[in-house]
Amino acid sequence: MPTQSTIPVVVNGAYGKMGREVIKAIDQAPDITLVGAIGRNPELMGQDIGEVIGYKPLEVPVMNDLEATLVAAQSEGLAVMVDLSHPDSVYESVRAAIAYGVRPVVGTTGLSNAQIRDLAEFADKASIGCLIVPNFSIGVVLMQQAAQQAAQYFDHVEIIELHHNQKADAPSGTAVQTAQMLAEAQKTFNTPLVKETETIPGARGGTTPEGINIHSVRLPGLIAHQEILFGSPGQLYTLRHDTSDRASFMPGVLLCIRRVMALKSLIYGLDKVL
Ligand SMILES: NC(=O)C1=CN([C@@H]2O[C@H](COP(=O)(O)OP(=O)(O)OC[C@H]3O[C@@H](n4cnc5c(N)ncnc54)[C@H](OP(=O)(O)O)[C@@H]3O)[C@@H](O)[C@H]2O)C=CC1
Ligand SMILES: O=C(O)C1=N[C@H](C(=O)O)C[C@H](O)C1
Repeated sequence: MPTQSTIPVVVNGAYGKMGREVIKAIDQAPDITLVGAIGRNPELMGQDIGEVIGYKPLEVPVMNDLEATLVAAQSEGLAVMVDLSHPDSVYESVRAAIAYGVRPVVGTTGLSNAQIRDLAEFADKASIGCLIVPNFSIGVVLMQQAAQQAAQYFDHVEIIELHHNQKADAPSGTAVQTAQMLAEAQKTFNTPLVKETETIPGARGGTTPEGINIHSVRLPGLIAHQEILFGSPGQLYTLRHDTSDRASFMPGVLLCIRRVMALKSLIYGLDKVL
């Protein structure tokens, strides 16, 4: 049982690659207590999540009933749901959390802009804090800030994101967010010099509404990587971030759990709560 002074947290996607790291990080945080772990595998239901992830007994069973778990979490005090699940389910899970008064910290990517707008409206009406964070690592925030500075001086930019080949969505949430941040420069990027023909469709990547090309690479051996390439006559300026271990995301996840407690609306991006 958590004490009054700790933040009760439910993890949705508990034994995924990210979920399992978050559970260990929560266990090591003195002010945060794991109270619920959601997964879908029927064979794991009722088993101790700590043992399922090969860590140590945590006396929190794996459940597949999100709503019942949210209700139980709220009975422990003002609670948080960390979502690290799947693009197909994240919108419904976050809506459910807000409806039950549980504050979502959403790491799952793949939400559309319309879905994010809808969740912002819903959180606002309910006066419930919600954080949507496409990337929890500080290095990515710094790279994006450097890119925003470069965007003032360069008119040509393309993004290459590279991930492991178990990733469900493309382009990555980080790449989408980076393009949105570049668009804040309010200029036209990548005006073509010639009429381009793609002999293989998609060869130039996907293009955002702001005209920024995003290229997605999926290979075993990768974790999460991004390059932002700025070009102008006679020079190339490249920003690159590499994730070599999911440990890089954990300080950001814990920070967001603490920050979301004080919010009454939806905020998008780690940079807004640092
Ligand atoms: N914001 C950030 O910094 C980061 C974000 N991510 C994002 O987090 C998400 C999870 O990534 P990762 O841990 O690598 O993925 P995994 O596939 O390893 O884990 C996802 C988990 O979610 C569960 N899940 C899958 N589909 C559904 C569904 N339809 N409904 C409910 N639960 C489901 C799975 O449970 P089961 O096994 O029971 O099916 C699985 O355990 C992705 O969207 C990824 O892009 C990843 C890294 C960093
Ligand atoms: O799926 C992943 O692994 C990651 N997903 C996030 C994204 O889509 O940007 C964050 C990070 O790149 C790892």
